[in-house]
Amino acid sequence: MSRADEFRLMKARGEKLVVLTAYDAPTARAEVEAGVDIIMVGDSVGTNVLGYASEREVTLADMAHHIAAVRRGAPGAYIIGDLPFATYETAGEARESAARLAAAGADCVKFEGARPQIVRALKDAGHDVCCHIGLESQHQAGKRRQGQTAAAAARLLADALALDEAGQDFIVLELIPRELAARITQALRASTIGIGAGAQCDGQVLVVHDLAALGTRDFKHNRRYGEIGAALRGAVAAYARDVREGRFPAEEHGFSLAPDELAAFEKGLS
Ligand SMILES: Nc1nc(=O)c2c([nH]1)NC[C@@H]1CN(c3ccc(C(=O)N[C@@H](CCC(=O)O)C(=O)O)cc3)CN21
Ligand SMILES: CC(C)C(=O)C(=O)O
Ligand SMILES: [Mg+2]
Repeated sequence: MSRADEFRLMKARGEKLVVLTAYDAPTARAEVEAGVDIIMVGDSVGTNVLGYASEREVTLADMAHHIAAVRRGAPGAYIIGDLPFATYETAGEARESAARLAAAGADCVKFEGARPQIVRALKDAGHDVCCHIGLESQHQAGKRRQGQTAAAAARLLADALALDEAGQDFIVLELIPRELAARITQALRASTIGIGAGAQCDGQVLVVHDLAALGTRDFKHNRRYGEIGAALRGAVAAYARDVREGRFPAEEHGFSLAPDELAAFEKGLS
């Protein structure tokens, strides 16, 4: 049974999929140790780690670099990697881009938008595929709620069904009404992974910087489970104080020259 089959079985049993982003080896290791089912290396690495103004600046090289780091930190994890903006414009380009992410260590590739023909091309090339509809950061400048009218909701349901028909393994539902996400989850063979899409999805995903409060802002869809940003600032401030006041380093952080070597050394200098 493939890993994707195992996750499909979890959907059938009603077992939730716990998905979380990671961009580096130690974070990936901690997530595996804490029992995360799937690690997502999102193009959100751009705004959350690399200091870019937008997800659109993220390159395939960036993604490969961070996927490889996560793979080194979590050798056995199931990793979903984002295809960056404008790297899946044609079936051929999508296959080439996916091959790069798979070579870096991704088990599954994700892309944004209702493009069933891209799903087919990637499935034919042997990739597990995760789609992503609703709020698409790569394609929508304004970050706002999606599927808020009956017509928009019907459109997103139709998109999800077409992607399912094409063979997707997972689909991220971002910032859509809970009733629509529930309906899509019921209708699909693929597992739905929600973010700001209610509790009825097959799984949930968050950005690790958000749940640990290491980022710069709060989101309505997030819950803060830790205060890592505050802890980091506190630790750095204490270090700075200790260095300035001569309290760090202490004896135990260094070592001495042996007495005879010290004597010879000082004699040699005189
Ligand atoms: N740190 C981080 N967290 C994320 O959840 C995330 C990223 N980055 N980058 C990629 C996408 C973009 N996402 C976003 C970005 C902005 C909002 C946002 O502005 N939300 C509003 C509420 C919008 C509404 O309800 O209409 C908010 O106030 O939180 C939501 C999801 C989710 N993803
Ligand atoms: C928010 C998730 C789904 C994502 O696409 C990312 O982290 O880039
Ligand atoms: Mg993304």
